[in-house]
Amino acid sequence: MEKENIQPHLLLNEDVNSYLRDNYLTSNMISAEGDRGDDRFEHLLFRLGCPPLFTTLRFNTLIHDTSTVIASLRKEIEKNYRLRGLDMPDISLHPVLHDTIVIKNNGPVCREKVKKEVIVDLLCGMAVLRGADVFVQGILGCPSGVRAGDKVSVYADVDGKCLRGLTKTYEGQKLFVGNGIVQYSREEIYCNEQPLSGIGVLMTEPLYEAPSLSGTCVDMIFPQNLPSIVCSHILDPQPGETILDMCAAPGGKTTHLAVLMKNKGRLVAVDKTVQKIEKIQTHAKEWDIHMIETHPYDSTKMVDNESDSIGGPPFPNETFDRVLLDGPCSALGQRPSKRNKMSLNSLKSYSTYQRKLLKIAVQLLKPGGTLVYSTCTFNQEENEKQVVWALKTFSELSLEPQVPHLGQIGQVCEGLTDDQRQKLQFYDPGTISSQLSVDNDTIGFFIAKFKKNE
Ligand SMILES: C[S@@+](CC[C@H](N)C(=O)[O-])C[C@H]1O[C@@H](n2cnc3c(N)ncnc32)[C@H](O)[C@@H]1O
Repeated sequence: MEKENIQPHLLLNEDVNSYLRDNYLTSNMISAEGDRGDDRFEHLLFRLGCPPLFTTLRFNTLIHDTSTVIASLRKEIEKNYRLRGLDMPDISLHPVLHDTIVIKNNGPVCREKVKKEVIVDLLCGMAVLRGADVFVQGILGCPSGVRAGDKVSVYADVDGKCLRGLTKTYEGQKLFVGNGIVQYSREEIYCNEQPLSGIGVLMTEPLYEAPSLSGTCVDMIFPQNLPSIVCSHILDPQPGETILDMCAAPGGKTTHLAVLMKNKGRLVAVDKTVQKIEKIQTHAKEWDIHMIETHPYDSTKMVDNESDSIGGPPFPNETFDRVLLDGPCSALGQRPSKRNKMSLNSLKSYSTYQRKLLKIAVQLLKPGGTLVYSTCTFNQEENEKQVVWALKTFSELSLEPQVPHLGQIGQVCEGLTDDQRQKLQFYDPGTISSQLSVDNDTIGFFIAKFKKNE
């Protein structure tokens, strides 16, 4: 295989691959031979390696109306696409989500590679596939003699072995992500006394044409994957209620909850560290949201019946009307994703941790309250199997139907009835559809909505 032309499939450790493959075939009720199960799993890995063909942006409905947002966005995207010589994409309001703008992307576009190559780290390469330009700090390898204005082919370093400053052709596995124009000479990139910042390669011929929105209209829009937007709507927080977001950073869902609450009520956002909390605060400030009460705290230790419900954590039982648990997960649904080095032990460790958090969530919920549990993975241990466990462990919980329900129903799982599966929402990154749409070409995501019966 030509190294620079490797397929976009997600690469996993071998034992993780076979573990997930077996689970995926079981939950899709397909056998490796009869129903071409291996092809289905390969297709899933292929889709995970490619970016979704739609960009979704949530906007601040408290301050801006749809037409103003679309007009401002169109102007910015026009400017950006003209600079890069690309044709304007379709920009529209999502037909169901009144706070979501959809941009139709284009790709993969056939590009002729050039001789001069720039190597970027994998994270940067994945961002380029979703529309970003290359920031100068992300440049690892760059041939000698490169000057500002040169056209280069950009590759993501899949092996993670490229050293910063490499001049030779990189011999490790690399993935082509498009062509662009270098903004600085090699000397300026590596030898400047003051480290440079800003765009290092303007992606004029990206493999996937998508808007580069970093720093654009930050007071108005927030780029967010569609299932994450749906997730906050499912919690359906009401103005005046007391809401807990247990694992809130960087705060994409928290700010959405605040908007849905019309900035009225009590919204408590918790995450582990001060640095993480600062990210929520920055985003809230950009959107002029003042109601979010942030706390750096370990949510697994958040119940204490001796404390009062007015101050910060810990809180007594039955403090909150609604709780969102969008906690740590294996994140295997993220797209695009090219290399995941997670070990099998670490993959298996998530469900125990999630159960600890689920237990706290149930305790903190008032009778009659609503709990939404979500993950961005397709791993059943963290999804449907957690629902089966929760229903068995907490007799006071029952599943609630979800509105809107734009994804698929829950996967087949021992212990779940068909009726219960209908109430779950699963965004399957391996979906096979004759027509990819903004609702099915998404990251992998799972949502369960519970009610705590009185
Ligand atoms: C999937 S991310 C949350 C994303 C967030 N809900 C959003 O929409 O922007 C999971 C978060 O859980 C946090 N986390 C993990 N363990 C935690 C704990 N014990 N207490 C509080 N937060 C925790 C992580 O720091 C991470 O920020």
